[in-house]
Amino acid sequence: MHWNIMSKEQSSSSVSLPAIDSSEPCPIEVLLRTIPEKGLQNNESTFKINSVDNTVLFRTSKPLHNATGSPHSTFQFDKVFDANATQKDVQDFLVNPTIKDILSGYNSTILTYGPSFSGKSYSLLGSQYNEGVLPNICQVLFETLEENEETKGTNFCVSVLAFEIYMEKSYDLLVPLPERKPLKLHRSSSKMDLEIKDICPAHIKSYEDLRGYVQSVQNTENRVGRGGKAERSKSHLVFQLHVEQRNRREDILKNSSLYLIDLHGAEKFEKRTENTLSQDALKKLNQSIEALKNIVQLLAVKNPDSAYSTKASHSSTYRESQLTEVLRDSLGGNRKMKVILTCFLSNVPTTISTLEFGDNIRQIINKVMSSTTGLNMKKKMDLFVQDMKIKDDNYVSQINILKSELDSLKDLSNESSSREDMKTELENYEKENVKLKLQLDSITQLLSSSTNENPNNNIDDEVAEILMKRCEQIAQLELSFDRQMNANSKLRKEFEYKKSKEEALESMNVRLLEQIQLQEKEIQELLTNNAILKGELDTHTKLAETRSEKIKSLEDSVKELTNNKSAISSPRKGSVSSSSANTMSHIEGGSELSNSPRSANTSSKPVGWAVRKVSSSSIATTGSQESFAARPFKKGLNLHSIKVTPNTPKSPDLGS
Ligand SMILES: Nc1ncnc2c1ncn2[C@@H]1O[C@H](COP(=O)(O)OP(=O)(O)OP(=O)(O)O)[C@@H](O)[C@H]1O
Repeated sequence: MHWNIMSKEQSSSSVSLPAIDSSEPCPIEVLLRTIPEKGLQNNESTFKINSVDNTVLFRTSKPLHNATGSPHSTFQFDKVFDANATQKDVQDFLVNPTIKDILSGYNSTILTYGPSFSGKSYSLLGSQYNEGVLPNICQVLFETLEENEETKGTNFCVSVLAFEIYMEKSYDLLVPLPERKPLKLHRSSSKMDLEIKDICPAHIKSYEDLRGYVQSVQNTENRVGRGGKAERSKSHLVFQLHVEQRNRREDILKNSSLYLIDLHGAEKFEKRTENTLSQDALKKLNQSIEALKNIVQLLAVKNPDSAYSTKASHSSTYRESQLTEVLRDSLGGNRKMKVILTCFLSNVPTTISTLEFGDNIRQIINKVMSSTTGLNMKKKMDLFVQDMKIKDDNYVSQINILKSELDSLKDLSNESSSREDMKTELENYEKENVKLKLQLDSITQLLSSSTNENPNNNIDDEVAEILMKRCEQIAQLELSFDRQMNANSKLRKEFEYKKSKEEALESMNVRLLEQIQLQEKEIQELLTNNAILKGELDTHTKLAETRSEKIKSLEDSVKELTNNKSAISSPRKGSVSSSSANTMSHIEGGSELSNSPRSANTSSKPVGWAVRKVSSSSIATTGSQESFAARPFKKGLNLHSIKVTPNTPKSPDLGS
């Protein structure tokens, strides 16, 4: 299975909009957080944190020279938190703006950077009692999406994937540790989308689901590159949320994704501290942070446009490590990017290096674009059917799970029938036991009586032996009986529990089947509606065709009449063209008709109608002395009839 990191679904369900560059410049934002330290002394090299104007002042007797050689002592960031800052302070700065971006269809990234043990994971993932940015974002995002579904009718679809980059290999964190195999990362040159082969995205149905996945990435034991508490982490964690929002009322589809990336420590892995690792392993471990620093250095230019335009030329640098491949569109691409820098102020070299990285990355300006597109009718329908299919698949998989549970329960009940056999066997043993006990009692009585009768009488050795054996048998039988009884009661309990579970599962199965039937009905209704709509569309198309034919014939007759008109108007003044003379004589005839005895039969009608094709320019009434001047022709006018006014005197001209 392929998972397209950017927007796999976007391409299949959106209506492509005209290709206009609506991207906007968006500088990378940097937040600095310092870890609380006991007994931090002010000495000649001290950092002064100013949380009001968000600066860090580095005071030193010797001027500081950064990589470019210029003295640098004040660092400005978008937000600077001192060691007293709480998790909530950090979340207030990051969570809501990030959620707003996701809901508006922007892709975003939150990245941690700093030396080992400086609080990167604490800030992003949190600790047992102090929730970090990642779980907080997940919770607020889900709540907001659910609220928008209720109030605005925006349906949503969330999926999650999580992987770890360890020694230049990526591993899916959502599959069990023993089954994990390295993933293949691939970024096609034509598209910016990152494809990860064989990764397993989880489709989230509820916040509970999402919380389960968050907990699995918080669990350090679930990581290949994460050692014990005192050991520095050796892998980068990448958690991705993909959110699709569809609003059928507003015809809007938005696709956005959020990366939450927790890097391992930024300082170099060295043989001195990591003596169990080979040189090759150390090289691989250092590769990603070095590549990250290189690309940031290349893109960090003061000119806002040049970072983006030169991006293409840095392609090979992005390919230097899997981390920079993942971060390709976060560094100079279409992603809003926020960086959490963490440091210990007591460690001057690592703090300076972290501050310089923050200063560089803050100069990169990304070009971001919201992925909002429209939905047409067909796409809406497709999405609906797609939704239904997903639901259907879920139901089918649930049914399969239930079926397999049912099968295992059936097996168990078959097993229990063999236990029934054992039970009867036990009962037989019990009976035999009772018999033996009775025998024993009688023998003991016999013994005691014989002893009483003659104390000097020695018991026959054979009888004694038999008795001893019987006693042993009885003791063994009693022991095995007790054991079997215990096992039996345990099995009975287990059987009852399984039986009740089976009943619950069966009733759940029935409910699920009912739900599926309902969904199927809905799909059926939708399909019939669709067919009706199609039928209506065909009728309308036919009607339109007939109308256009009619228009064409009208236009033809209009053309004919225009020709007639030009034939009328071309003769010299006073003369009448043959067609107009015909017309007039015809009309005259009409008027005569109205005066004739036959017309007297119809004289109840005040007006006589002579039906014929004629243009308005050739209309003449018998009452007029002269023919009317030609009026301009109006397209679409119904001129199939001429009104003839009865009892009007004949025009002498027309008569001649
Ligand atoms: N601001 C803070 N307040 C209280 N404790 C903190 C703070 N930041 C970090 N810690 C604690 O410091 C320890 C190290 O922090 P954390 O594991 O987050 O470091 P890290 O930078 O992620 O290390 P690594 O690079 O090895 O992953 C943890 O026990 C954590 O709970």
